[in-house]
Amino acid sequence: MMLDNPAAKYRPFVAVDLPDRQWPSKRIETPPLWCSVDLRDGNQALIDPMDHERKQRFFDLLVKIGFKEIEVGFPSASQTDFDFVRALVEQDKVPDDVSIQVLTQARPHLIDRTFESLKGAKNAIVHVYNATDPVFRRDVFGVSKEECIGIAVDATTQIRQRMSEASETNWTFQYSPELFTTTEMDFAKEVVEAVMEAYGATPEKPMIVNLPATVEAATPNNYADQVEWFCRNVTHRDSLIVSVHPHNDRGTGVAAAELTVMAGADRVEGTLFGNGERTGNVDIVTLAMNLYTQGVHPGLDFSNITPIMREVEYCNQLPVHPRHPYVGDLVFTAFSGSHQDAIKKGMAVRRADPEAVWEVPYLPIDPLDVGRSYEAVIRVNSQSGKGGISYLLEQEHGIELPRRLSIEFSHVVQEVADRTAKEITSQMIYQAFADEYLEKRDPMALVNHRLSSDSDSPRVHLEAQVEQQGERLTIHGEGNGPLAAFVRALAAEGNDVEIIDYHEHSRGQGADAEAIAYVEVRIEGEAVFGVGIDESITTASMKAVISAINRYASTQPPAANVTAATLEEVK
Ligand SMILES: CC(=O)SCCNC(=O)CCNC(=O)[C@H](O)C(C)(C)COP(=O)(O)OP(=O)(O)OC[C@H]1O[C@@H](n2cnc3c(N)ncnc32)[C@H](O)[C@@H]1OP(=O)(O)O
Ligand SMILES: CC(C)C(=O)C(=O)O
Repeated sequence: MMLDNPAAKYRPFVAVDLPDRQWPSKRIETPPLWCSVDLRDGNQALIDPMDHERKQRFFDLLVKIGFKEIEVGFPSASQTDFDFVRALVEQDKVPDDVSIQVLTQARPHLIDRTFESLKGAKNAIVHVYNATDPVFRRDVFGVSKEECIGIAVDATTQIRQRMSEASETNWTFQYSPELFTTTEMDFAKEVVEAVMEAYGATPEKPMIVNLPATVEAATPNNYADQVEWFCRNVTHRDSLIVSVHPHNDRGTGVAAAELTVMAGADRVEGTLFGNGERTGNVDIVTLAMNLYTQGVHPGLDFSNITPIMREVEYCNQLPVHPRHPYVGDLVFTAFSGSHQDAIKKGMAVRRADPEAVWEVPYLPIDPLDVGRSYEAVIRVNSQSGKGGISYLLEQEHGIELPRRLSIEFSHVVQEVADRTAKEITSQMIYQAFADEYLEKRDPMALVNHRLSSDSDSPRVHLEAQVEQQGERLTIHGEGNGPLAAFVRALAAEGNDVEIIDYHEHSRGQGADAEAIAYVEVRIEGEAVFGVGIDESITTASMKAVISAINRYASTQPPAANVTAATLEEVK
């Protein structure tokens, strides 16, 4: 049967009734306990699960980042996982302040095998789960509520017994009512309380209750309501470490984790960059860095994030998206003009006060804090404007364009960007700049010049040699300064140039220092820019004037060069 509305086969999520919810006005002021489940939930979702070498590398990485609880596998499920846990224990690979966590179903032979894998461990968390959701009770397990509680309680009793038989290990017990968020809240509470009793949880010997959004089924405020409801209603809350385990089916795993921590969760299970079943587990990198941007250090070290990303990509054999928050190859890059303009201005303000609160527009975090540089912050394509182009010329080539010149030059770059429909690298921008302003030698080029002055006069005399249309000329002029004298000398040869604006700065330092001069001149009523670069500021300013003359000439019809033949053609 075809439904008129195919969406009618779904039904809305049934929210928990919590009109006096407190979590919306809470703030996260301390980081939660973090537990990485990369080597278990992440691993079970990979096309090719990690082999021993990849698991070991991932484990070492997690330790280095600062995780104190690491779910290392499902040792009763596969020999690889079993052997990995044994190697960690036997080869003493686990630091004393780190607990390894292992998952098992609530089945006696799997629990026994799990304990076998942990023999001799220093600190271990045994994590058992069974599904409590009504659809799973009905369709997957075929059990009543009582039988469902029975599975959890029997497993807990067995685990408690095994723990008491291996007192060399510092044990922690963890229980997950799988699919907590789609379980009736009263029933979830009932199961957890039965498990707490079977384990004998007390404030001195608390257990972890992990409340998973196994499949994310509703907006994250619902999950937060459920966690707050649970924390407020469960008996002996003080005997529990409440943990959440968000998945990302609706794309709101990060929000769910944050809201549930506001709602009272003490601990978060997730993975680096969010690998995991279906759309993934919650991404701990994003969570940690979100906290960081609020001024709360997450207690995990992501200060050099790119090698972490590369290592995780190697271990998971999955790429991290270039737009992944805080880490993707493109997240610190702006292509669009207005963003670039604001970043450029914000960076200039910051340079003047590097200790100030971070407020650079469009950059929620300082790239340096995660080991990235400012280099890729601005990249240029057809969406870019003058701000980005000037930023690259300034940062990478030491050229600080005056505002009006930067407007003019942006049209040159825009033309290249539109024509190629590709990114324009800073090298290409520099080349376009050099072609346009520095390398035109026709019709005029400066060969050399000499300045002199009379001791009793502020005026300078200039003698210069220039090449004009292939002919070498010696020109003379006098003025208040070298540039004025040069303009006079040019005028004497029929090149009328009026200086409208002038800027100069140096680039580089010491023996390599150079001067850059920018002029805006008027030639035959038209305003034209020119740029000159030289070791001497005087020579740079003359070259800038010649650059303007040559640029002006290049825009004129070649009237002077019309040959008799072409005139004949025109006739
Ligand atoms: C939400 C999560 O991510 S939970 C973790 C899921 N991870 C994994 O499953 C990865 C590792 N798992 C495995 O390798 C295997 O499932 C094993 C080795 C654990 C078990 O393998 P098998 O015994 O062949 O069982 P199978 O994989 O078919 O699992 C289904 C059986 O487990 C039972 N089962 C599933 N979960 C549980 C549980 N938490 N507690 C008790 N029984 C359970 C089911 O009722 C079913 O039993 P049935 O065959 O009698 O109907
Ligand atoms: C075992 C549990 C915690 C789990 O992975 C889930 O529910 O997603």
